[in-house]
Amino acid sequence: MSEIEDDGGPPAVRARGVSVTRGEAEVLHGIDLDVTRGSVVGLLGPSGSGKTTLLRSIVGVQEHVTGTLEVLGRPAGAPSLRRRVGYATQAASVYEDLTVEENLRYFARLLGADAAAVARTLDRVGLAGERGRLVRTLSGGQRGRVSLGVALVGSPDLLVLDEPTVGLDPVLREELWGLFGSLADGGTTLLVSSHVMDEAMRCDRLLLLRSGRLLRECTPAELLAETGAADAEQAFLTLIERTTAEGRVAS
Ligand SMILES: Nc1ncnc2c1ncn2[C@@H]1O[C@H](COP(=O)(O)OP(=O)(O)OP(=O)(O)O)[C@@H](O)[C@H]1O
Repeated sequence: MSEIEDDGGPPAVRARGVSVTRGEAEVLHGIDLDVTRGSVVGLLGPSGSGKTTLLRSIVGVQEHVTGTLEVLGRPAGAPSLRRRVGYATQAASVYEDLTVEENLRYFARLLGADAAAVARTLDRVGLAGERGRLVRTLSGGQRGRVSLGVALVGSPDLLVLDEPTVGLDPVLREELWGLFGSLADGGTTLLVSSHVMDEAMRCDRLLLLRSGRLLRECTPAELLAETGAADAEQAFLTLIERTTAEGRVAS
């Protein structure tokens, strides 16, 4: 998908032995991973496997993170990363009583982006025709795209998206994946979580998470080849069965 190769700089994300405790429990256990720049990387795993926790750690808003976690060569959450990392949470985080354009203008100003960035972002997320509407009058899918626009408007180097396609119809999902690919072609790194396994095939690389552990880091083609499965969902299940069986043998 992406034509931009790593130019030898630091990876977009580098994790070594990252563990996270939430409440009383450790929910991520010693994650090691590298996210190559200029690619679309899918973070996939069942509900509760730790995807949101990992993304929150990467954008620097998660407490009780141990190990080494670097983003664009700097410690996750460093102030200098604020404008270089865009984050869209699962729930649309936008102002309901502002219009679509006012939301984007507000966040653009905070990030030091200009009016051209607002206009470009409205086009990119397919909301130019809705620019004057109050966010509270929009559909769920449209709100999600405003939230994506907010994450995009500062032209971040790393865009972290937590389940951006939930609740979208197949046409919009297709359009969004097209947008992700074109952003990656322009050099942006996208880290996109999903529990919809068929979306895995749209990614350049995959991080498969299960029960707070990284099960595999591979391309979609490698995942299918390794498991001999016909689709990503089946491949993931096969991997889980194998790792469970290996665990039984080892213990
Ligand atoms: N605020 C919290 N306090 C304590 N534990 C939490 C909290 N939020 C999440 N957890 C726990 O952390 C683990 C990982 O949750 P996380 O939300 O990261 O998973 P997820 O893969 O993003 O799930 P989903 O796909 O359902 O959003 C789960 O066991 C969850 O119960």
